[in-house]
Amino acid sequence: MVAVPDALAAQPAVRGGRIDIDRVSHQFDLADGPLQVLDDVSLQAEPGEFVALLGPSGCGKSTLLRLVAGLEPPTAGTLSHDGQPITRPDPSRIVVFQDPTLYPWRTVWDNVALGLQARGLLKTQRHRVDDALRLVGLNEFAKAFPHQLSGGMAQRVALARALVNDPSLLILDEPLGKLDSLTRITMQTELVDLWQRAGYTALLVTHDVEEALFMAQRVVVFSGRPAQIKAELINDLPYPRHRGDPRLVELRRQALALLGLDATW
Ligand SMILES: Nc1ncnc2c1ncn2[C@@H]1O[C@H](COP(=O)(O)OP(=O)(O)OP(=O)(O)O)[C@@H](O)[C@H]1O
Repeated sequence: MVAVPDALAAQPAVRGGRIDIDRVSHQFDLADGPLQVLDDVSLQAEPGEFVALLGPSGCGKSTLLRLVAGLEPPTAGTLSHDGQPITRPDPSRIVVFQDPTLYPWRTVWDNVALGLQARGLLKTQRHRVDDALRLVGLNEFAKAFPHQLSGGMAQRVALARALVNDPSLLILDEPLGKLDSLTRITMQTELVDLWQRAGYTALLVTHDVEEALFMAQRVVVFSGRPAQIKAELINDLPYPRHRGDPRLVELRRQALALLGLDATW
């Protein structure tokens, strides 16, 4: 588990944003006609909640995250963040993707500092970069360059680069997808720990059923494209969770059944 600076650990438990997705549909206009991707999706995330989205490959999960991030507008329906319509990207809503996309010519510290620098806050708030690096356990690598990091470390830098903005919504699009299974398991625990301490609302897309159930309080299962919500699984198991917990095993069976798979293997 990563060490958390006292100042961050002392922050109030919940300061996450509320997300409202109301009757959202989306289509892409391709050369050979429209491609309907989302169909009448309504979903809320409460302040500080951890929600995971599961669904068949290509159903539209990442598209939904892009709409929540404000990277593009929906074809129909509305999205809001703390009651304000989402119309553009905002530093209060940060996306962490599968690929950390660090600038290779910048040190770890300089990569994490990017968001503050872009907003003209770096001169007065340099300590936030140090705090974010401590939060992900990489303060000793501040002067390293991306090529000197392992995949897991690079993804921790991407997380620090997100957390330095103090987001009220963290959007996680398969953030652990490229990591080896041992690093992935470690980072699942670390991500839950970070979320609990920082208090942001988390929206996670993952292909990994166990990961969704281990981390999230609610797992939303989508149909194939165009994605509609099939069901929501509530996971009120307390943290820290134990991977062998029979209740997790039962939730996994339910999730797999909703995805059209059985759990006999
Ligand atoms: N910018 C775009 N232009 C056209 N089509 C797109 C665009 N972005 C996504 N699509 C298409 O929309 C569909 C949904 O893509 P999306 O990435 O949202 O699915 P996903 O559920 O996240 O998939 P996966 O689980 O495989 O990552 C796919 O058929 C994809 O090809």
